[in-house]
Amino acid sequence: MELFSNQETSQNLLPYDGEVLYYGILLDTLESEKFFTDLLQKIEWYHDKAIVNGQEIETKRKVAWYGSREFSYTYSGVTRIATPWIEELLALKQLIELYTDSMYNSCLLNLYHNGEEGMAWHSDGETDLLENGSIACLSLGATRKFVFKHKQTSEKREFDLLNGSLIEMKGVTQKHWLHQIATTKKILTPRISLTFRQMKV
Ligand SMILES: O=C(O)CCC(=O)C(=O)O
Ligand SMILES: [Fe+2]
Repeated sequence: MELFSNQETSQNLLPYDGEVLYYGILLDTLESEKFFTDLLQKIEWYHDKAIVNGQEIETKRKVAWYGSREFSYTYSGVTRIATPWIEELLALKQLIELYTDSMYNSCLLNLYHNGEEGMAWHSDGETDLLENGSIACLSLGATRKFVFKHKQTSEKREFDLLNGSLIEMKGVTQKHWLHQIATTKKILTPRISLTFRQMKV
């Protein structure tokens, strides 16, 4: 692991109305693989629920919710209570805090089994999150496309989320931009994302 702050080399990937900073690759292939395998085994994964055309469905993607306190997180009418940190998540949290120079008290993890599982357009403006706070997203496994779309202009920006890389969304990004993980039939291997968040306390 590279234990120094990389902030000078991060760049804003958005043209206006927010900041999405790309920090590059923090973990080498071996480290990423080790974390991927450990997290796959140790995390308490479950299928998320979503409302599609008025019907409640279970997403194929799995999620998990961890935190420093028993934060509750309500999504589509289902409330989850954060599970206490495990060693691997604490190690990654510490590393990411060094890079982004922000502190996180919770993490929503996503497990996409293959390219056919994605995440629809949304922004993470939940009322329980610190306003204009930071969300830091570490990627493990298959490369997936992260797409941003401006809510007024519909302008798009697209980035590859590489194995072991870190991206941060902050400032007014969630107010002005939607984001999605695009689906594709071309990717047959899994990806885990760790989205470290700042809940209001
Ligand atoms: O999987 C990702 O990289 C991002 C997922 C996301 O947007 C979210 O968890 O809110
Ligand atoms: Fe998101």
